[in-house]
Amino acid sequence: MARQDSNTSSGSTVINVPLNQKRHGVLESEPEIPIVSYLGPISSYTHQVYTLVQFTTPAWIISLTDFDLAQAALQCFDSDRYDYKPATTIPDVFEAVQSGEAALGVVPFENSTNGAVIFTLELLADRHASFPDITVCGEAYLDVSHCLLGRKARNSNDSSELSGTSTGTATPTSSMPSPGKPRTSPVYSIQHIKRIYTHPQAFGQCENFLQAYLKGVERIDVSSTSRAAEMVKEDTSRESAAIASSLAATVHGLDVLAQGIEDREDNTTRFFIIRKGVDERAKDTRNPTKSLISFTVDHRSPGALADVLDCFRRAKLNLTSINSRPTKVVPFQYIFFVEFEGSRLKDPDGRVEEALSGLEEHTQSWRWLGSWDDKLIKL
Ligand SMILES: O=C(O)C(=O)C[C@]1(C(=O)O)C=C[C@@H](O)C=C1
Repeated sequence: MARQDSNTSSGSTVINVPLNQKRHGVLESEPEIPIVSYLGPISSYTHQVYTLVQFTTPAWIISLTDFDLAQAALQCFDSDRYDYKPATTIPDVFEAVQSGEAALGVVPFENSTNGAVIFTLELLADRHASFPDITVCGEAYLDVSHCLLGRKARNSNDSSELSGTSTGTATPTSSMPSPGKPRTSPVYSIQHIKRIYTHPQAFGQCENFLQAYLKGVERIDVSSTSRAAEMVKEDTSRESAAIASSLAATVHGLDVLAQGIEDREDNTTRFFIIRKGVDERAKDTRNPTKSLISFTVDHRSPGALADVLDCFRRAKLNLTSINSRPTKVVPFQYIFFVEFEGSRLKDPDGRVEEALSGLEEHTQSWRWLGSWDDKLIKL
């Protein structure tokens, strides 16, 4: 018999959004402002999600490839409705929400080019029950266009300085026999760049450019793209570069050495909005919905995973993503994540409940991680 984690029983636990942040120097009677925690510092992609979304816009499909729009993102900061607080890491966002310090958190979940954000999956796996009350209550899709930010080489003014730079053709190697073609070339010479900082997800989204123009250059993982820009700003040697947004270039006063360096033009990151407990208002939604569960199965039992998936097939619920992370209890055994169309909070024909009740029989343990409005525009 499966064990269902405490916060998920019947899905009806309601914990009100904590409103624990007072406006500066105001009277006790004035309304308190909820905090939104995001992966900072300012100008990370996560920051750009909430500045444009503001948790009120109906269509959370937004594009920040346009420089002016990115600029506008900072200005449309709805400081009357929310206080925004940058966190250093994705675990810090989860901790802020679980502790009640923040009412909402914004975390990256997956990227269309580079796949799942394992840092977020690790936290959703919640092996030590550190985040028992966290649920996903929303999603947002953001077009992500990366730049190479740094300082121009001394005496470098324009692309005429590019002589001697690589031609943009990556050399085939045994590990990469047919390297992809970069979509863009540098605007300025980048021969002086000796190290590149960024978030590991961003490295994975720019492989073709890096292979073609910065092969063999040291890569240093940092907690966010905006932190990378901050570090490059602090380095006076001019030898460091960051992969980050054009907004980060403006915020940190860096040169855009190359832009649009992502492998695919349709590079998109999906973010989750997380909260503590359940948002009662989700029961009134009229929109298409999605839900996420995690579970473990008996790995010695043939077909155990297929049996779980069959619960969704029988209930005629379409699956939208499947991920896994190691259990870290027994090597090569996994915690699975299944995302499907439908809401546990608004389930008029009982299909979600039907599928979830099947989990009792076919899993060792499972947890409902939330239901929210589906924001993907289906083509
Ligand atoms: O580093 C940032 O700016 C983030 O917001 C994180 C993050 C991610 O983890 O996916 C978000 C969007 C991009 O895909 C690259 C990095």
